[in-house]
Amino acid sequence: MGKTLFDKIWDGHIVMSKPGYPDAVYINTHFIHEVTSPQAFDGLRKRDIPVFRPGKTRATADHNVPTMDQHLPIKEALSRHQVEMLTKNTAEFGVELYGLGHPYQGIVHVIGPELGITLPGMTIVCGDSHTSTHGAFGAVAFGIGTSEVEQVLATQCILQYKPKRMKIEVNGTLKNGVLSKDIILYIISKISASGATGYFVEYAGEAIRSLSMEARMTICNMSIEMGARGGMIAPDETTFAYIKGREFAPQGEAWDKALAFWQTLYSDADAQFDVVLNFDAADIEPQITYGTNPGMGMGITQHIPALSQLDEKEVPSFKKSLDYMDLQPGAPLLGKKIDYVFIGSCTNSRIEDLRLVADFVKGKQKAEDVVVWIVPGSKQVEAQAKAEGIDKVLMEAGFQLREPGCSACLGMNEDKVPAGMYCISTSNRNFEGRQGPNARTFLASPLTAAAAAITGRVTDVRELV
Ligand SMILES: CC(C)[C@H](C(=O)O)[C@@H](O)C(=O)O
Ligand code: SF4
Repeated sequence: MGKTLFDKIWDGHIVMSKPGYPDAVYINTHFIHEVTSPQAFDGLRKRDIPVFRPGKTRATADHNVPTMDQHLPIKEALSRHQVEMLTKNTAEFGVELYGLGHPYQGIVHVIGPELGITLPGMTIVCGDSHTSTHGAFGAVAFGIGTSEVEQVLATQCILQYKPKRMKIEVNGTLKNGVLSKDIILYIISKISASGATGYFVEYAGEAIRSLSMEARMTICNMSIEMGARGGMIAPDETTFAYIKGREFAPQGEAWDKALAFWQTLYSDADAQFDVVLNFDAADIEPQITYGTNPGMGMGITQHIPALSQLDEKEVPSFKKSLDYMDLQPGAPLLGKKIDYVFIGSCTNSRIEDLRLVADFVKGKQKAEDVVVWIVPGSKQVEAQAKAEGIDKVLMEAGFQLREPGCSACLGMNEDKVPAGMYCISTSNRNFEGRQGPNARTFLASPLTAAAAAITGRVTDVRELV
């Protein structure tokens, strides 16, 4: 019987396997950031052991960094401390750091791919749930906890039970104004925020194949928001073309060898998945969430479910969620006034996202009472945006182009949405308090967010293009 892509990679990395026990899996690349690494380094220090293979770990500062005046000391004491710890720990243990001021600094899930560190066939971990992003390259990539970060630093391996396999096929052609963000929000709204719990997902089908690498990353990024351990897409010509020539990508003979291996990375025709789901791209319209988990989403022209449409047992949490959002069951969202727009995060802060937004807003003006934050995912994205004149287009529209970091994706730095305000956000989580205490989040695509920036309201972008 054939093998799934996931099994090919996982099995190829097993160092030890014993029935009833987790597998010991070799890790090719380990990313770390300031939030989940301090205790791991402390652990090593206590045990008086070094990092086993320091060259296999890369560090960046992203969660706690301000996105204005990055050349100045960090104002928030806790954030400053976290970033200083990362600097100290990486220096002491010999790990490469892309800290503030470094031309490679940025959100961990943006920099790995853009530097050619993330490659097909790899096992990749990071103490961060959205590590699933790297699966877009046909890698087995997943988030781990702080004690596991210590385990990987110490051994370059991790103990893990093998997850089950799910395939999600999206066939057909996407409609105008519908982006990969809409595909993944749609899937999560259909299967719920826990619909893939316990599974590792492979996305397939012609609608997925037709996507650029950056659009594929958006999909894999949000796998975790339906409970999946990770998400992946088999590498193809699009993948290889994206990687070629990047800073740390293999070159010359090493490239040819790598390519020959990468071309074997697909699920065999007779491979068995534990679950297979099918969707039609033509059914997907621009999406928006109305609640406080990413599964509470709908097409932008639809209405929030009425209580009568729900299972009785869902009603209490649904009501709590809508209370938090100050929204009514059964109401539409189109036309709803918004206060903030955040275009950024490891889901949608890459150069293609910024290009799309700039193309759309060129010659338009943001609504007067809306604050618009555009936060590039990395220094390289920022530099590219400037080289292409995107910065000017955005500033002329009244948008703020800030410096790279996680920013308003989560309230761990200075960028917070004020209490009670509505923010339409291209990030991946709309949990209570996620963007700041009592802030209210609508998740959407960069185009839908840009449309709202112009009108000041939840808008169907298809009416403006
Ligand atoms: C802070 C970090 C551990 C966390 C994660 O694991 O995802 C963050 O990146 C997030 O998006 O909530
Ligand atoms: S951008 Fe948001 S989701 Fe991504 S790593 Fe940072 S905090 Fe997590």
